[in-house]
Amino acid sequence: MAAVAALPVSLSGRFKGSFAYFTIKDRLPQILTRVIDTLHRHKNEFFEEHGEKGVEAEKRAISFLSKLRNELQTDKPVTPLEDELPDAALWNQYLDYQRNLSNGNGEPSWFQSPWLYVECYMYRRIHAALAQNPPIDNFDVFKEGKAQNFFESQEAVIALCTYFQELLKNIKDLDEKQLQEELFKLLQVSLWGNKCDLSFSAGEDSSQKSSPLQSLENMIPYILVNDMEKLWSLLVNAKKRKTEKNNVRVDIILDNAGFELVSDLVLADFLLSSKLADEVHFHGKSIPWYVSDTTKHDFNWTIKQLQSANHMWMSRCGINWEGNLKKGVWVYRDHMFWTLPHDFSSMAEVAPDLYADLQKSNLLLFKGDLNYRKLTGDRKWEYTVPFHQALNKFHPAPLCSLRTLKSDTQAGLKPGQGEQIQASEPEWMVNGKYGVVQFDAAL
Ligand SMILES: O=P(O)(O)OC[C@@]1(O)O[C@H](CO)[C@@H](O)[C@@H]1O
Ligand SMILES: [Mn+2]
Repeated sequence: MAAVAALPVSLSGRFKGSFAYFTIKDRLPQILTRVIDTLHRHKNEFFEEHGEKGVEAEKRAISFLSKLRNELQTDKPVTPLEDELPDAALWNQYLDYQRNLSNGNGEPSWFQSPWLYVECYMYRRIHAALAQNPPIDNFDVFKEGKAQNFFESQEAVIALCTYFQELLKNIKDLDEKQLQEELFKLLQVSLWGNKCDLSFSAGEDSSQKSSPLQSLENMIPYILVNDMEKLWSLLVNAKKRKTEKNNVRVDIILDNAGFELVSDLVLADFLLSSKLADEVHFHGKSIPWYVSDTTKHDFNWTIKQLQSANHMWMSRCGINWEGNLKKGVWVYRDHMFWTLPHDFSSMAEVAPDLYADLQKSNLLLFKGDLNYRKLTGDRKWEYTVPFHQALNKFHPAPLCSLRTLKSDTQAGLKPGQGEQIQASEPEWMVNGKYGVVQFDAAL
């Protein structure tokens, strides 16, 4: 058997003082407390809608969540899921897998196990708290926050939609160089749009306030790996090689709702309008996830909001996007795999249908920090390990991560690059100021 290079250790709360440690110790309990508050605040609404049954369900959900918070804060063993949701068996198998990994060093627990695992597990348990308790089983505890983030980004959304509609007016007359410039701009807006997530700020305001197009130039030095040129060549070559039968398909694995989602939709519209792509497939979450991640409801809600906005260019965007969905040139999909604890290196085995679907794409754009963590296994990589290697055999199609750094893992940097930034800015990996547009071609 060929020797397999050992993988570096997983980020984990067992490393005291690490970002994972502080997240588990402070941020996750804070998020749980907010969830409990949200349920409390909706008590009257539950009563009005469902009567006593609604209030009882709310109480059960709250007690389930308080118990969860206590388990977390006292580093209790991770317990098997007891619900009968379709993914429960896979979660419980994964717990067994973690038990085998810990090799007799105690049961998997909140602070001892890999951070990625326990953090995903928390969101899955939050989901269970609601899903198991009809009649409030469809209540998304993060919905309000996502909507608020969208409304607070209103000005930025207007600025972006206006810019984009102006661009569309003469997109046919743009030469290759100009098209490339516009693509690069919209890629950067989508990249920096990833600053606006709500789990990072434990639900505090993190909307886009300033014009998203204004300071792109100044932010170029903060893009630590910038493979935009590679994306351009890939798309231009695909366009040139195109025949009637083989459409160019780009997939966007979405991250946060709010401004980030709008920036992704604008990018997707640009890809079609410039004829760099013929179809865009969006992948969202099938359950509420990491506070601000996009579900099908958020996706449709956002497009509806734009459509009915009292602003000509905003509503023009919304109308066009609904049209794209109706025509089938935009497709929204979700898959259970995106909300499992597995990193993407096990997708081919755990979700072969999803892997096979992604293989049909010309380019996969993975948005955000969590997707980066799952792409690279959430491990302590040496900064200079090639991205291709960190992907650990996940190569369904050419792919690119658009991610602002909000967790302490990063691969594919130049020798000395990480150390140099570290010297002047110790928080560089977790403060969301830096980003990557990091590409890997499939093998
Ligand atoms: O994927 P996103 O939305 O960019 O970020 C998710 C995130 O906020 O969640 C984790 C903190 O709990 C961090 O790793 C990361 O910053
Ligand atoms: Mn997110």
